Amino acid sequence: MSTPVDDPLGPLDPVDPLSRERSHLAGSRAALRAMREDVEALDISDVTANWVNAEVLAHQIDLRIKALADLSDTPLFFGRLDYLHAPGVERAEGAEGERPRPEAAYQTLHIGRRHVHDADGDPMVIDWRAPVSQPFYRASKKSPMGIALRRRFGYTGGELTAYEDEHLSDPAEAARTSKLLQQEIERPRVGPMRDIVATIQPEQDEIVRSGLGGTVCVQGGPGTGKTAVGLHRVAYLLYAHRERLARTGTLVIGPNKSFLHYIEQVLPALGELTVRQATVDDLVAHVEVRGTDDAAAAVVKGDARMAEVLRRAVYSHVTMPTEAVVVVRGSRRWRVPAYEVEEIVRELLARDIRYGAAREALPQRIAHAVLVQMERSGEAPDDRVQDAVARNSAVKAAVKVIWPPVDPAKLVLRLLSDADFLAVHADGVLDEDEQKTILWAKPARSVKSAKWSAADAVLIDEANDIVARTPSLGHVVLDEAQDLSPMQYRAVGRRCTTGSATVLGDLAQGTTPWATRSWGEALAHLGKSDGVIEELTAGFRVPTDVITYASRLLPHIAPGLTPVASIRENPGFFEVRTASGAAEVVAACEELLGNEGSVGLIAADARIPELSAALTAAGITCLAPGEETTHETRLTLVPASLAKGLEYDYVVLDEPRAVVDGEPDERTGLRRLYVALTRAVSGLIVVHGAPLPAQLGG
Ligand SMILES: Nc1ncnc2c1ncn2[C@@H]1O[C@H](COP(=O)(O)OP(=O)(O)OP(=O)(O)O)[C@@H](O)[C@H]1O
Repeated sequence: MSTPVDDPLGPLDPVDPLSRERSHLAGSRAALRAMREDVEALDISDVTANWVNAEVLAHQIDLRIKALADLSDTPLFFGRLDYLHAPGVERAEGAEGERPRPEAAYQTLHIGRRHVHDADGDPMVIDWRAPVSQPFYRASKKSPMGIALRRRFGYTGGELTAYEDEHLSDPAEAARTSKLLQQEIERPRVGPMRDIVATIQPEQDEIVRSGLGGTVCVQGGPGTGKTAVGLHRVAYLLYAHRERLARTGTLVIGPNKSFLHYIEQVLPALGELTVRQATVDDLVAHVEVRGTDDAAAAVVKGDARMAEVLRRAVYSHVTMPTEAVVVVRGSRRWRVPAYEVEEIVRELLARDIRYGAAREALPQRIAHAVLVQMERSGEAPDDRVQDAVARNSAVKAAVKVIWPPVDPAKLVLRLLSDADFLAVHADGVLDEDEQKTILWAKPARSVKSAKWSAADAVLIDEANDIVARTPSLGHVVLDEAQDLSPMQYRAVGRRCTTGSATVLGDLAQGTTPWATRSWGEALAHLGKSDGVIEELTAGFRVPTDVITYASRLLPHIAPGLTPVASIRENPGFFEVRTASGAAEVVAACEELLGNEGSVGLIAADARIPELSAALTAAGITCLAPGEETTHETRLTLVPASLAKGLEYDYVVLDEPRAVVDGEPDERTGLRRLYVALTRAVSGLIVVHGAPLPAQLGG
């Protein structure tokens, strides 16, 4: 489907553009191979003084070799920019701390997933994240950004087979939508999530390239590319601030293991191998979670007011001294009177430091008071004396009484087991009913034997942070954020206090009883009230007919949200069928398996065993969510509770009524249904025996 164009290098060159691009591809491949061989040939035996250094260096080299791999199914470049004039130095490539490269001198640049240079150091492929690459994503006929030609490449099975040109600075050429972009969006989905680096859209690019300093929150309906944008933003930030983020670390948070598994290959495909992925539960795994809360208890435990209850409970351990501290050294006794110790304690309480840090400072402060007395009496004690006094048994004994150590898990255990203890610290914060709701019916005996719930683990994490500061990362991406409780937002927020965050979510897909009502509130809980809220409304996944059907639910589940506008040209396939049993559901799956791509059978969690048995009886193998689809096994049986964030080419949605009824209240049920209805890329069959929820009607 190549669009023949004038060769930009002029009529002197007789070779056709496609073969010249192919030869540039072959040249780039060879150059990348040479770069990898250079790293592989590095001899580190002379430069490493000891084996620890050698191990560290060997590991770094190993990562570099992996990052330089040439993956046969991912094209080395996907675009090209011809600048009208060589771009200025301000657009020159060069990550923080790296040697600036001389791209500014080149007018024609090939854009790809990573930087490739030839033996002379001349660039063959420019990293998509470099400033010089930005016009590839942002330039338009209206604002050509100094670009004469933007070329997109099409690949078939790793071979460069097509190209498409836009002469952005040519007023005679009309703007048109890219066929290659459309093809990329329509490509069947098999296997894990892919990167979108060749087709990032301008409004997505703005979020991807927003600075490391600020927090960005993205509200976007199903399939608007939130996850993709979040992952690409990490890749961008790692490029632009490599050294800083290597020190401070980055983290991607997703809702569950199957989701993380689904997205785990995107960053490595972009050459980024060091980003940690976790669920919120993983972050707060201080205790083994074996219990569950009913919704009412979980709502109170997840409420931000719990932070105040915990703070009070922790600090209730501090008691004002009633006796002087008497230190005996040699033949002399030094006495710090109770009122002076109290002054020290009050001063420590007023300071913005953690409970544990203040506890460590207290003996030094008491020792300092002793030192002042020593100096007054003519002695000249030094720091060693102060340390010795701080370790004196009388000082230690006093500190133990005044500012005892607090074990966060034991503290939470007591709050949830001891009604009187809770009543004292929750007074004026939680009402009596709320207190009753969170108290365990059977008090636990020990931290080990307690049946901790996920919400309890978050409380322990909060208490932990009151005692000792949680280390902060450089950047955190929080996906499917709408399901987090305020206390969970706090847990994430304290992991990026000195860094920034990308918060991604859709208020209409919130299915927890504490689901986010407004992004402003969420950002406040996260400690990032100055975060910028952006909205994405162009849909890359769901076909028009399907998203229009699903959007009928919006007024009932999230009034005021803009419906997604599908940009897929393929209208997709959509059908609602009545059926009397599982056999018809299986038949719908078989029918859809006749197409290319993945198929998901989504059903209420309670119906999974019956459908699983029916599939087995029909001799159809199926996967669980997160397991990788292959060309042989393409059907996944998805409990509605795990469908969030996932997508399949074709979806059979079993019994919408049961999906709604599987949730504690109707609004949550309808939101769950909205999630289930919006997983399909190319086609959806809804199969139902029971009447459909009225909100879907007409
Ligand atoms: N610019 C793009 N070019 C091509 N494909 C895209 C683009 N943006 C998003 N997509 C594709 O659209 C699909 C949906 O993207 P993604 O999963 O990131 O959406 P989401 O907003 O997180 O959806 P959900 O709310 O359902 O979790 C993915 O297959 C993604 O690769």
